[in-house]
Amino acid sequence: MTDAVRTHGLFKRYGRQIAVAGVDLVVPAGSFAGLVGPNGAGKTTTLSMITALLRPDGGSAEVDGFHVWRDPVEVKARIGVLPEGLRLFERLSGRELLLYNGRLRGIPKADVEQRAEELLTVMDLSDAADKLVVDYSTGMRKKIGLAAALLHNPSVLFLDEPFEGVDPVSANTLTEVLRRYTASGSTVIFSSHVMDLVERLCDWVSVMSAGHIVAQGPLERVRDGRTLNQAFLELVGRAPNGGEEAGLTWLGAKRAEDQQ
Ligand SMILES: Nc1ncnc2c1ncn2[C@@H]1O[C@H](COP(=O)(O)OP(=O)(O)OP(=O)(O)O)[C@@H](O)[C@H]1O
Repeated sequence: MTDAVRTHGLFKRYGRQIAVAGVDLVVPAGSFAGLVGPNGAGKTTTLSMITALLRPDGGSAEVDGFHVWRDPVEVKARIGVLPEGLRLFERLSGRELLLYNGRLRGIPKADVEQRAEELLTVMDLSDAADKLVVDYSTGMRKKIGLAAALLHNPSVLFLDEPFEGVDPVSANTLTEVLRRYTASGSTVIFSSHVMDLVERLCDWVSVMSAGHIVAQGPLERVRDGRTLNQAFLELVGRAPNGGEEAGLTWLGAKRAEDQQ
């Protein structure tokens, strides 16, 4: 089976800063894949290049076997994207936003209307469907963004921090929707800092650090008998540090003295 995503030596530099230093990312089709790494590791930059939002300086990326920069139309038809810092049409209502997105994707009107209603219900946004997006909360924005990304039934879904700002009940709903989606053979790739969540949801993990992939494969293989959090800390080379070695001896010192 063709991998859902495969990159070869993907590279991006911002001035002197190398953000992505030759990444070979692989995600098998049908995976629920997590892309993890410390702040600044290059996750967003990598996802932006794979989803044709950012042109790489070197290397290549394929989605479902299609070259992202040679066949951008084929690729864009196959993917759904919930990017970081999602920009939405603020003066549309949630329902209008979905209908507009569906029409842009060329889905027949009756189908868009039916899918939009179903997604609004599943995302628990029916009561807010006629509210303007500008008045949505952070979590509601994530949910309407995810609904818009799912509307055309993409084969590969890219999500940058999809659970950030989402309450536990809604997170559960999103999880169920995504599980159902991957069970049908579609692929989800999401970036997250929440290791418990990645461990619970994902069957495939790619770990990035300083622009490189430092581990990649089935979750069990990457964990290798450890929790994902332990594996992560060992892989990215940051041992837990109480703060003393980094200074900060003044922090809380006065209150500690008072207690003695
Ligand atoms: N537009 C930009 N201009 C300059 N430097 C950038 C730009 N975007 C990203 N970078 C740099 O590239 C590196 C990788 O950033 P990126 O946003 O891809 O990391 P990330 O893994 O997504 O981080 P986080 O977990 O904090 O979201 C960082 O050093 C960042 O400062």
